Amino acid sequence: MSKTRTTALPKDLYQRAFVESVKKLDPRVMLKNPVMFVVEVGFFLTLLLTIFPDLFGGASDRLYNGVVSLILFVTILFANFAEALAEGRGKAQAESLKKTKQDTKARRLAKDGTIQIVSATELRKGDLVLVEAGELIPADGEIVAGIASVDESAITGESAPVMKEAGGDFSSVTGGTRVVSDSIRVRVTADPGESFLDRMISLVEGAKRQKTPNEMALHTLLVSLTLIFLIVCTTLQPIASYVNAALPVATLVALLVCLIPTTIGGLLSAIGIAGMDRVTQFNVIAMSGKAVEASGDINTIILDKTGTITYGNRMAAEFVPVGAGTAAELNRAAAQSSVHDETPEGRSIVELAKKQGLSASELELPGSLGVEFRAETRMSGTNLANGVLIRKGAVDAIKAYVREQGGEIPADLDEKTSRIATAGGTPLAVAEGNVILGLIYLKDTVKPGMRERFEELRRMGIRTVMCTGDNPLTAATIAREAGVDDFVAEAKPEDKIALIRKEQAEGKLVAMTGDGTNDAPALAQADVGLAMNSGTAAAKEAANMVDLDSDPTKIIEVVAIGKQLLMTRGALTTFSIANDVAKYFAIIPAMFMLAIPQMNALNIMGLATPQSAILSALIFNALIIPLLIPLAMKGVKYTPMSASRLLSRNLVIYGGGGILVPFAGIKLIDLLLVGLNLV
Ligand SMILES: Nc1ncnc2c1ncn2[C@@H]1O[C@H](COP(=O)(O)OP(=O)(O)OP(=O)(O)O)[C@@H](O)[C@H]1O
Ligand SMILES: [K+]
Ligand SMILES: [Mg+2]
Repeated sequence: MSKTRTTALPKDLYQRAFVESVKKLDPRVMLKNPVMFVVEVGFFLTLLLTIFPDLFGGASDRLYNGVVSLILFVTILFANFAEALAEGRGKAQAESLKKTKQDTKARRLAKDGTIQIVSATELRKGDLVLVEAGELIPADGEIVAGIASVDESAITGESAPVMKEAGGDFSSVTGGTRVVSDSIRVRVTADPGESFLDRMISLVEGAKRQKTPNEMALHTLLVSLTLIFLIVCTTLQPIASYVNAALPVATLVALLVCLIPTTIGGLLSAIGIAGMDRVTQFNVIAMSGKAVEASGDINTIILDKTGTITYGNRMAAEFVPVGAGTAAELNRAAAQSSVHDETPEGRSIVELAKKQGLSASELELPGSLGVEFRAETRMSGTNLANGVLIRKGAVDAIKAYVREQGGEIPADLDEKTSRIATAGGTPLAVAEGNVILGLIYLKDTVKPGMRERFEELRRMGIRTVMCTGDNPLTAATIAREAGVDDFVAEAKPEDKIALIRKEQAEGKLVAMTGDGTNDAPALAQADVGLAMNSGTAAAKEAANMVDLDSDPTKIIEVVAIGKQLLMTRGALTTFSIANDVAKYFAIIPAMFMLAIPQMNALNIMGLATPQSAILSALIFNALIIPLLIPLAMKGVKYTPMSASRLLSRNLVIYGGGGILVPFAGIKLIDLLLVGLNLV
């Protein structure tokens, strides 16, 4: 099975990016990037002066104008190329995803039970379809009946099939994936054009890309700087004529372009696109750049327990009678409470009871009614035809329920509950009427490597909180085993939201990972909501990121990429602005050398002639863009350390480098120009 995460051949990628960067020269496109737009205006101006050297009166040097014009043109192309290159990978990926979108036939179940063969594009939300082994699932949906192994490689790139089953947190299926064995009945949850695959395509294509808040702020700064330098350069002319220095228009344009932040202006959008792309390479689909950016500033991460920290296939391992309840009674009641329970927990309870010798006749309950499990009640059960109510659920929930019915709590319940919980298991109490018969021991396993991963988050300065519907003892055991900083037990969906709101009210940015429908509201409330691809459609809908590998600790990579994204922007902005120092020393003396010979004292770089100084600065200004493309695409290296240390380290590297590098670069270009007899 092939991975979809293919990328176009590098050569092809560069060719396409080149074509795109020429197309982007359209001034209407350039206008979106004011810094580079100013460069383009400068290019047209100097081009005009090359054709009509005396356009503004007084003959100017045609060749000089032409050379300045050419360098400006190349500068714009370099900036466009950076953006096109960053976009290229996503476009290639979108194309390969589109290939997996094929029109399939679906077997739709009509209300009267008949089966109609229809095209997948005719399916609408709410339709029921049958899918059997070997067939493609025609649309996104939720399994309402059956269990199947599904090959999701078309979406996730992972070739091992995954089990999907009705009920619980593993019930959602994605259109375009293939059923490998068994058959399922699926309720369609997305209309055509709104499927997960459609959303994924438009995301990697960048079709709906919008500027993120951080980009907007930076954008405003860059525009302000450009305006300031525009004013400075236009007022230079009258000052110059006052000291009798004739400033050629091309020189003023060159000065302006050197001073405005073209480096960061040319690379800004490439940095953002590349950041999104890096997240995608980790098999995480980010719904917006804003989400990736926010993850760089996360203070707290809230994780669901079951299915997130643990594998989530909670299986009944043991029945533990309490009070006057006998093993046989508990066995029967536990199974009867689960006959209608389609969750993996429910089915495993029936399995265990049968294994322990329960006869099949005890499970035939004509006229009985199922009470579905809900995260709010944390109970499920069966209403028997004879009026007896059987319930199972979280121990505190069942205790409250039994007390309400005037029942007694068996003396040994708490002690036996603790035994299961301290072992990390989930205890479910079983009640028939108002009598608690015993406990079901549900076993689950903490995923390997959790402790190391949470340790890494701690080094990043991020607090981890496990939030579970389970009881405090189980929660404490699992929390200790996994190594999270804190936990909240017996949490209902609204408690998860309340916890997130509380953290946010303290000014913290909160990430949440989860997989269940009960996690959906919290995933939506969090600044970064990372849903597991294995999770329910509701969870994936509410989240702003989906991990295709369903690995909750992937949030670490996402946080690192977010931090890298913010740091890369900051570093290149610092570098871009620090560059101006060297350019001042190159250009200002050159401009005034003829009129004010003393200015030559400022020519500390010993540049050959005024013209070579200006051209060297301008050439450096152009070349630095492609030289920094690899850094913009790969991102500044991130190692977990405190924010203030990171900041001062980056200031030294990129601020210091930004001042020193252009001195060397401009001098080198000047020597080259002289050596080649070009000036
Ligand atoms: N099928 C079920 N029938 C009855 N009770 C259940 C069932 N499944 C779970 N419970 C009980 O409800 C509690 C909450 O379950 P739920 O799956 O909603 O947890 P959660 O809030 O998603 O947290 P986590 O997934 O971290 O455990 C469980 O701890 C368990 O006690
Ligand atoms: K510049
Ligand atoms: Mg859950």
